[in-house]
Amino acid sequence: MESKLVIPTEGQAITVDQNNRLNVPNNPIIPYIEGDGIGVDVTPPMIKVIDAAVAKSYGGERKIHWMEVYSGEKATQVYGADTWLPQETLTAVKDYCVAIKGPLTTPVGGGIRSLNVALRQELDLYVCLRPVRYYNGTPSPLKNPELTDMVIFRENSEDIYAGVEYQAGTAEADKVIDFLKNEMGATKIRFEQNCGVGIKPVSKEGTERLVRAAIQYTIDNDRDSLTLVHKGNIMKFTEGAFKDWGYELAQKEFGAELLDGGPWCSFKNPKTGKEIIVKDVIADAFLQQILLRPAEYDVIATMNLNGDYISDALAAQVGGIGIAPGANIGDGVALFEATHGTAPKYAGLDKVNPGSLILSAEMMLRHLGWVEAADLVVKGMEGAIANKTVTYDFDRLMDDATLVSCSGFGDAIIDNF
Ligand SMILES: NC(=O)C1=CN([C@@H]2O[C@H](COP(=O)(O)OP(=O)(O)OC[C@H]3O[C@@H](n4cnc5c(N)ncnc54)[C@H](OP(=O)(O)O)[C@@H]3O)[C@@H](O)[C@H]2O)C=CC1
Ligand SMILES: O=C(O)CCC(=O)C(=O)O
Ligand SMILES: [Mg+2]
Repeated sequence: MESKLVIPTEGQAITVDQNNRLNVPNNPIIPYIEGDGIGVDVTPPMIKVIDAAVAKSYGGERKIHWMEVYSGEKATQVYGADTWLPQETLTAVKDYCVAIKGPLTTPVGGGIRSLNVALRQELDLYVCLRPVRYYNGTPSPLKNPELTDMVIFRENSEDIYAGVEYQAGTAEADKVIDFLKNEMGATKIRFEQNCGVGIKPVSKEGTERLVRAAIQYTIDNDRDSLTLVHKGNIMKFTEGAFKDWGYELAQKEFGAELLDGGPWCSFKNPKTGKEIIVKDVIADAFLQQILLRPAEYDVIATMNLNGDYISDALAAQVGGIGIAPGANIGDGVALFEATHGTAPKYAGLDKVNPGSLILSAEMMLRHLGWVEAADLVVKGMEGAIANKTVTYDFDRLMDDATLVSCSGFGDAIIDNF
């Protein structure tokens, strides 16, 4: 198939060395997917804010060369019906090592459950990293929202997201149920005649690479604790195993020692000497404790579905998914993305909060090592919120705010650099 990509002539590709360390030129080419629904609203202000932050920080010495790549509805327009995720998009993200995307709708039919999940799985982006912090002045349902300061490491490649699922009433579902009953001795499947079945693979290798990345982050960023969040009391061999493998890895690879006979353990941060606690909590208890005692949690490692629920819940505590950033990270490849979806009712209205994608791009700048530009984006965001110049989602919860559009909020961030 003929390529639909226009490669910027003045830019250069980011590369990685054999240890997956980035080599970032001053003029990197960064592929971006605009996204469906409100993607058309949030992506242009993201690019404008990031370009302005880079220009102001480096005075023309550094510049991002953006390259549009396609997925979702726009891909079907560019490549033809039914092409939701072209191979050259996957290849570009892999080849250029760092990319960013807007939200994508799950296509109806077409055999793909979720384009977002497909991108993560095809590129083996096994860490979904979602930091959650409070910006002063943001409306929140909590009395002390500033106590919520957590970083979620969500396993991004397995769990029920593997898509091994059979529809009720089909020959496949009946066959799996037959197998479970007759060969595996399962006796507790109720109403087996019309019963869908899903499989939840959770592996030692998948758990270890996620927990390893989370502990390394805890060390590198001088954080206090790592909490494994799971429902292992019920799903003993999947979520329970995640917890056990996580603790084992902390001991085996980071020298953690049991506290009071375990299972909690701790080790000294090799960079700062500070003690890092490794602990666990059952997911339902965690969801009430993040409201009641958020200060007790810091870096979180959890499985795919728990991580999805937890990231929206925590985002709500500090202002909502309108400003909740994220990144999908693998070995040598990173795809930054907003936490929210396509919010179709707001598409094209220049209304929603672009903060989530802008802060995802801020994470991207930090990933490139362009910390001065990243710091400027944070400063601009803090200033815009402190001045109460906000989009509808904050405006409806604030007194005396100045309501601005999606693009207007991007401009307000730049005004506050
Ligand atoms: N990573 C991705 O690309 C994701 C894609 N999706 C997909 O998006 C589609 C819609 O999903 P849905 O469940 O409605 O979730 P959405 O996140 O799209 O929207 C839910 C609600 O969240 C609020 N919201 C979302 N984005 C913003 C924003 N930028 N600024 C302010 N408020 C915002 C709005 O709340 P209010 O109505 O109160 O104003 C909106 O109605 C589905 O196809 C889903 O699969 C979903 C999640 C992630
Ligand atoms: O792909 C989807 O539709 C959902 C993804 C999602 O909810 C998330 O990434 O948090
Ligand atoms: Mg989600």
